[in-house]
Amino acid sequence: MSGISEVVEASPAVFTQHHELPRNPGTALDIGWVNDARANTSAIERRTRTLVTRRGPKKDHQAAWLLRAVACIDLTTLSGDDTEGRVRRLCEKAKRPIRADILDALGMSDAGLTTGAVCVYHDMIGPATRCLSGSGIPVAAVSTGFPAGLSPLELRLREIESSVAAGASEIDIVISRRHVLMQDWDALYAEISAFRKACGPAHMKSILATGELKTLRNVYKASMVAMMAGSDFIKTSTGKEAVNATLPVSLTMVRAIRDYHEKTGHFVGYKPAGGVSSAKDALGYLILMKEELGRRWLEPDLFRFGASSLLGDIERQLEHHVTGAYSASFRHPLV
Ligand SMILES: O=C[C@H](O)COP(=O)(O)O
Repeated sequence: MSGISEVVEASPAVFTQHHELPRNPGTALDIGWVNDARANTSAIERRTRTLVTRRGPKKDHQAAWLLRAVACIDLTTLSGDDTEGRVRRLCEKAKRPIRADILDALGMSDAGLTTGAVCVYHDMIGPATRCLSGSGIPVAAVSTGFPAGLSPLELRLREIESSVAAGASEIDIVISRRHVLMQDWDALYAEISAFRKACGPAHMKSILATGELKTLRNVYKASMVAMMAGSDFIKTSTGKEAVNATLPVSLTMVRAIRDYHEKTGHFVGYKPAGGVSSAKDALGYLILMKEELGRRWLEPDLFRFGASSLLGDIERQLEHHVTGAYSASFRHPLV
């Protein structure tokens, strides 16, 4: 088991929050670039199938990758029946995401492992910031009429400002899907630019709700406009659409991030969210990021999972790695 810390240590500053990269300042809206976008759905689906089956890490490497996945989780609760108690329990889990005996066995007790953030609705920002105070773990708030984004623009802007004032340092906004479906890129750009301005110092993750955008070409175009409008991250889904994060959508979005980076030099992060619930799923996304964007995009300032239950399965798999036996899922509660 001594190999784990070596594998993890081989990566610089594994579990720290990097924020030294300049934020994406955005660009002018380049309609020509947006309209030139193409997405070959069958090639994208083929690539995601082979990517995941051929290149999975094994044994100590797999455990090290799972610890990395933990560091990139936005540990999320977005339920109508959320309470302060549930949010406090979630925050405690964010501070100590893997059971002490498992971390001990992995030789990782002193690594300072935490999740990437805790993600809640506006009303739960207070309890979350109080519980996470001094931990260095940011609070992310979903905003702008989440999940549908259909409240008046003025209210959506005020909602962002209120959440930043309440202590959220990350804001997950939702876009108006109709702007994409109508191909109204000016309107989408104006909306996201206004959101970014309202965020001020808080980092903005733009949720595209890809399950409602009809085509991968639309997903690529919306990703590009969201980056041009100054998003710090682009994110797939709210977790409330009928189809949430998938690997083909993710490949489309990370290629947009790569194209944008190649053309402008700006870094934009990626957050698959919704339905990512198993350690195996998480490994698939990490492989995709490493293969398509490279090692730098595996740090929490450029990659997050939006997930409510993923951490439980990762802990269970890590326990299996150290003991050789699987325990029941209920032994890995999150809240
Ligand atoms: O952004 C996070 C999602 O709402 C979480 O979705 P999930 O409950 O399917 O993990």
